Amino acid sequence: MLFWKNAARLGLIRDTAGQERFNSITSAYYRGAKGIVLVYDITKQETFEDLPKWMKMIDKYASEDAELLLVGNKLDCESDRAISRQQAERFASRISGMRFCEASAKDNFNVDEIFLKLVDDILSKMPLEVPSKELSNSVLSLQPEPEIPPELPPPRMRCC
Ligand SMILES: Nc1nc2c(ncn2[C@@H]2O[C@H](COP(=O)(O)OP(=O)(O)OP(=O)(O)O)[C@@H](O)[C@H]2O)c(=O)[nH]1
Repeated sequence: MLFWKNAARLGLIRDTAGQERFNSITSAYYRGAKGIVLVYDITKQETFEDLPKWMKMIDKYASEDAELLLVGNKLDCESDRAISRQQAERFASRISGMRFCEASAKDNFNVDEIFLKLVDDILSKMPLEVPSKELSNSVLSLQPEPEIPPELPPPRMRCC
């Protein structure tokens, strides 16, 4: 958890606010995102009904190749469940490339797995490119080290 908190602090992970009034800030968050996690609350119908609204934002602002993951949170509240797993699976299956899983932030269930899988999927899409500048630097560093002449003994102190 600490790792993800630090990643968020560094701006590698951003948490957008769910409220409408923050939509203008949120749109900026989508640009350049390599992966997007859409979280709804399995006990709250309205959070699931909001998903098409978030998908519209994603279609409008996010890159087409951003990884998409739908997460049903609060799995620890199974007795209050309002959205079935099947309903969410159906929603995700209609969106190209969208994965789905359920989690509990409270119990720390599937939290690491979600982010690790997302990072893995993002990295597997990235070409294994070494920027040419870095490459030339590494070639230079592979040159044999110049030979250092053996250290000369310090000049003897002359005494009177
Ligand atoms: N039982 C339970 N409660 C949770 C879980 N995750 C979050 N909560 C609670 O749900 C409430 C809302 O959590 P937030 O993290 O603020 O939700 P959010 O989606 O970021 O809300 P927005 O700021 O509107 O986007 C808080 O009271 C949390 O403590 C969970 O997995 N289980």
